[in-house]
Formats: sequence, C-alpha cells, structure tokens
Amino acid sequence: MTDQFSFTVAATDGAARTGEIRMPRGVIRTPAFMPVGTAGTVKAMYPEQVKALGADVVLGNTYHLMLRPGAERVARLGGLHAMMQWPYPILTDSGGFQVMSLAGLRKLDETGVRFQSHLDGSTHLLSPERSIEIQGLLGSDIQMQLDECVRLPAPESAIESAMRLSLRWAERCRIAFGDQPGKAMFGIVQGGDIPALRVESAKALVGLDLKGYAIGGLAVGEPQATMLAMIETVEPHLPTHKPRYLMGVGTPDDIVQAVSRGIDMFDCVMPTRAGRHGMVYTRHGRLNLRNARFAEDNSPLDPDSTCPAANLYSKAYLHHLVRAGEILGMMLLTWNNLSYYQDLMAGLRKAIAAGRLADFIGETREGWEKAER
Ligand SMILES: CNc1nc2cc3c(=O)[nH]c(N)nc3c(CCc3ccccc3)c2[nH]1
Repeated sequence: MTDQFSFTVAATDGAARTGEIRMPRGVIRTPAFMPVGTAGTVKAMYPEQVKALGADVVLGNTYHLMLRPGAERVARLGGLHAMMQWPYPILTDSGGFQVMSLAGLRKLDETGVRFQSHLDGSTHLLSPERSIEIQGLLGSDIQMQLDECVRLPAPESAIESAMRLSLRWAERCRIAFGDQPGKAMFGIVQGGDIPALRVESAKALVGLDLKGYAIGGLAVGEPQATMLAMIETVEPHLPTHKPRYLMGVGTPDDIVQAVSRGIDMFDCVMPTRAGRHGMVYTRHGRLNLRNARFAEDNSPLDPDSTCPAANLYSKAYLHHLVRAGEILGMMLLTWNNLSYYQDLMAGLRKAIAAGRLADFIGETREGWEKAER
C-alpha cells in the first residue's frame, strides 16, 4: 500500500521550504496558513469561499466539539467533513490548550486533564487516549497529541515538568493512534523559552518517528524575538523531510519570519477574529475600519486584490457596516483577511520556489510600513 500521507519539499531558499503534503482528502501546499474553524465552522465564511481563496486545510477543535455537539454525535452524523461540507483535510488540536484557557475547575495530573465545561459546568476528562479517540470520532486527518502548554513567563520547574509530561502523553497518544494509513498524528515540542528543554523535547519526539512535528508553547505572550529564538533552537533537531507546524502563529510578520526559519504550517485566529472586530489586513498593513477617517473614504481596501471584499466595496461602506454592527461587515472583513493571508502564503511559496524569499519579504514589509505612517 503506498503511504497515503506524504510530504515532499519541492524547493528550498535558506532554511525556508516549499512543498506539498499529500493526503487522501487532498493536497496541502506549504508553507500553509490553516484557517481556524473552532466549532466546525470558519466563522462568517461558507466552506466554498474558504476553499476558493486558497485554503487547503481547516482546523477544528477537540475541546469545543467534544462539549458541543459531542464527539460521538458528530460520528453518528457522519463526521466533521460531512457535517461542515468540507471534504478536504482537517487538522484538529488535542484540546489541552483550550482547556487551560477556557474551562473552569481544571485538575491536571498524569492521567490527563479533568475540567468543567464552560458551557454547562458538566465535568469531563481529557486523557491522551480520549483526545485521540475524540479526534478519530470527528474524522480528523491530522491529529495533535495531548500536551501541556505553559504560558510564558513561567518558572523553569513548571516548564520542565510540563515538557516531560507532554513527552509521556506523546507516547500514549502514539499507541492510542496506532496505524491509520492516510491519517497522521503530530507531536508537539514544548520546553517554553529554555533552549535545553526545547532540544530535549524535540529529540525525544523525533525518536517516536511521527509524521510531523509542531512547535507548541509559543504565541502565548512572549516577545517575537523569543518565539524566533525558540524556532532557531528547535529547527535543526527536526527532520527536514517532515512538516513543521508552528501553533497559534500569527501576524503576517510572524509568519514571514517563521517561514524563513523553516516552518511549513501555521494557524491563527487573528484574520478571522480581527475581521469580526473591524480590523483588516492588507498589503499596506493593518487598518482599523472603525476609525472615523474612513467615513468618507470611497476607495476599496486593495484594488489589486482578486477578493471582492478588497477590490469592490468602499472603505466608507465597510466603516458604516462595522459601526452599525451589520453581519455583512463581519463577512466581508473576514473574507478580506483570509484572502490576504492566503495571498501572502501563495507569495511566499512562489518566492521560495524562485529563490527570492529575502526580496519578497523586503517588498512585503515595505508595503506594511506605508500604512503605519
Ligand atoms: C494563539 N497561540 C497559540 N499558542 C498555542 C500553543 C499550543 C500548544 O502548545 N499546544 C496545543 N495543543 N495547541 C496550542 C495552540 C492552539 C492551536 C490551535 C487552535 C485551534 C485549533 C487548532 C489548533 C496555541 N495557540
């Protein structure tokens, strides 16, 4: 049987790579930005739109979906792909990160995390085995190990114990996942902002011979310099022939910086969440459309964009929709933002293939400076 999960690097430019992850449900072009569809929907978007603007994979969330509508219910209904009409790859997080940021009354021990639902106060246990079982019930194509992510800054002892617990949980997840051709389970490198712990975590996970490796424990409040330093610490210890996924990242600048250091996959709620709050990302930088300066600005966000939300509607109209709290405002700004992120990824892939990543990053960042002034 041909291995139904394959990653091919087509070209490199320094530490940056461009390539493809091939899975039964489709191909993921890397570097890839993965829109977050927490509760089985990319908020304010139709799945066809998400696909049309260039997303090859969307993210679902074990924590949210296990609470509502419930993992067994999703399975009875045919799985997440059928429910949300997204026939392409889906990556799901293991739930631990969300438990620590959303649930009430959490108790974490060797077994897993016990917590109370933020919806109805019901109690749940998320163990490595249960997390993998839930991700399987959802029908997830790329499943994440259960891990403990420590917010920074944190004492070294807390970072160390969380990293070692996460390694023990990675083993249990690998056993629970077993051998599922066409699906993948990724390990998650922890270790906070401590290089020695990061290297130990990476080496141990590589020893488990997983199909891909995420760098977790970042984008949790640390400065960008710390995040980039941790990527540089971990990257040399990850196999070049497997995908690297930087969890929770990030702004357009975070992404271009991380791509140039060898990251292949990204997720971030920024483009969707910011869109719902009136913030837009454009090639000229980030704009807050609530600002009165746009009230009579009849120009579009970006006439050179292929996205109607960027090249058709005026800033004045978008400003009005945002001020009025109109649903169409959330839809158009989300559409614009995801389109901008996907255009950025397409530009990065093209630049790496042409060996001109540094030039592309220079041109892109120059464009952003224009707006900030
Ligand atoms: C915003 N910053 C951010 N840093 C993160 C660190 C971790 C981490 O160390 N471990 C795990 N498991 N997840 C993390 C996430 C959540 C990413 C996600 C959200 C939604 C759907 C699918 C995936 C993070 N997000």
